[in-house]
Amino acid sequence: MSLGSSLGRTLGQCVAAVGIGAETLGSLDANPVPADWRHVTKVDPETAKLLPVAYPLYLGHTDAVSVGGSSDVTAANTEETFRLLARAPVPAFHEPSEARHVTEETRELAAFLALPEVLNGETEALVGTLGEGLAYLHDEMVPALLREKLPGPLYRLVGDSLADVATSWLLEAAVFEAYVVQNPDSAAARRSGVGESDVLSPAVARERAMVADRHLDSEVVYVEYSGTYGGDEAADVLRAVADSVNGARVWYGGGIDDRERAVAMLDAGADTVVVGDCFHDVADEEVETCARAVEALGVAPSGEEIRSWFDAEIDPARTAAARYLRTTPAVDDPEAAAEGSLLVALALCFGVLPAAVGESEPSAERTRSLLSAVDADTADRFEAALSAGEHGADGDPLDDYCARVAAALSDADADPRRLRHLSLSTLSVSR
Ligand SMILES: CC(C)=CCC/C(C)=C/CC/C(C)=C/CC/C(C)=C/COP(=O)(O)OP(=O)(O)O
Ligand SMILES: O=P(O)(O)OC[C@@H](O)CO
Repeated sequence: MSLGSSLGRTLGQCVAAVGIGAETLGSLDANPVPADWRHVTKVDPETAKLLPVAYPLYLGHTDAVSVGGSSDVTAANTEETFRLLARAPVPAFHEPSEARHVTEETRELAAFLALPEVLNGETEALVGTLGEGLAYLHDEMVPALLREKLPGPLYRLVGDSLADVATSWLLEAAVFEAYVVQNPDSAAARRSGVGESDVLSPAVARERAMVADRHLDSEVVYVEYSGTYGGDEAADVLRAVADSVNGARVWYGGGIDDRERAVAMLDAGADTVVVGDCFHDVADEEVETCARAVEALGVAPSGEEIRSWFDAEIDPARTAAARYLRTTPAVDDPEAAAEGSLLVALALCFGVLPAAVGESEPSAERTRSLLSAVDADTADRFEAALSAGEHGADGDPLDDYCARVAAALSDADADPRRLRHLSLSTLSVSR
């Protein structure tokens, strides 16, 4: 070895050692997942799980949206979910449970890819699915993309090497979520081969988290009780895990449906709580509330009539909307926020409904006047949230959004614009 290369190597080792020291001491944070995210909302693209029509408002209170689920997810319902979430005021990232859910469109719309790797499941869930996913990217998705973008002769010349580079780049830009799956009775557990005997004690969870953090370089260690609240047992696991990791973020998910539970998991050491089902409940409640209101008020009530009906019939504190908003410690008055958001849902429903039943032309103006009549402050926040997300053309974001809501309300199955994910898509109104 020459003097030059030996010196270079020694210097490299020193730099690496300083890097490791700095990371251990906490002064260098190379993790691209923000440390200050406290609350992530998980949106399942499965068609039975809907997005509230007032989602741009609700999602203004969360730090980011994770798109993914273990059952009945397809590339098509994932793409539709991302198209809708382009109007959300916070980043939406993609957590695929299968590589084929990653398409050119989801890649463009997602803030980043978050790949699950299960620390206490079958080998298949740690490296098997990932290997298949990488082969799919390298052999199918990336070459298809390059064939589309490059002229034929150039593709034949450099296509293979570019596919190598692009696959490495995609993986480099992805983050890894190292799951500890603790609820054997969940779709996530079935998907990852986790049974009763695989549930980890705090001490073993700590050891696996150390492997994820120091050896696998996973950006997130995710304590997952999907569908059920982990309580004291989860708090013990979180304390053990949070104590042992240097660079990884610690996330908790499962059964968070009120403030106490969210705060308990954050206090036990989670950097972030992930809320799933409780958000989809808001969408189901919107459908029920709108159906009751249509039944009582017909298809074209005034803003004042909507407001009086709401005040007489709905106790905001007891709604699913308030339950979801209470999971976000940053929301000062969840009941007031729930009231405003439900009124916005009603105004959107009644703003678009006359056109959907063929009684008038679609009109953002009608929706805008209903919005300001039911709750002017929340209506302003709603329009601001819509403007903060991406929307079509240069025109009026509300106009664009009303067209989406109308597409959700459309009952023509053949209509290619039909949206299946917005709550109002399941509202049944005679036309
Ligand atoms: C490389 C590319 C493009 C893709 C890789 C795709 C991979 C690695 C997928 C991993 C799939 C896997 C092992 C999933 C485990 C199950 C799990 C932890 C899922 C996350 O939970 P949710 O799917 O949100 O759970 P619920 O549906 O129960 O809410
Ligand atoms: O649906 P819930 O129980 O809130 O769980 C959220 C998330 O951890 C699922 O991966």
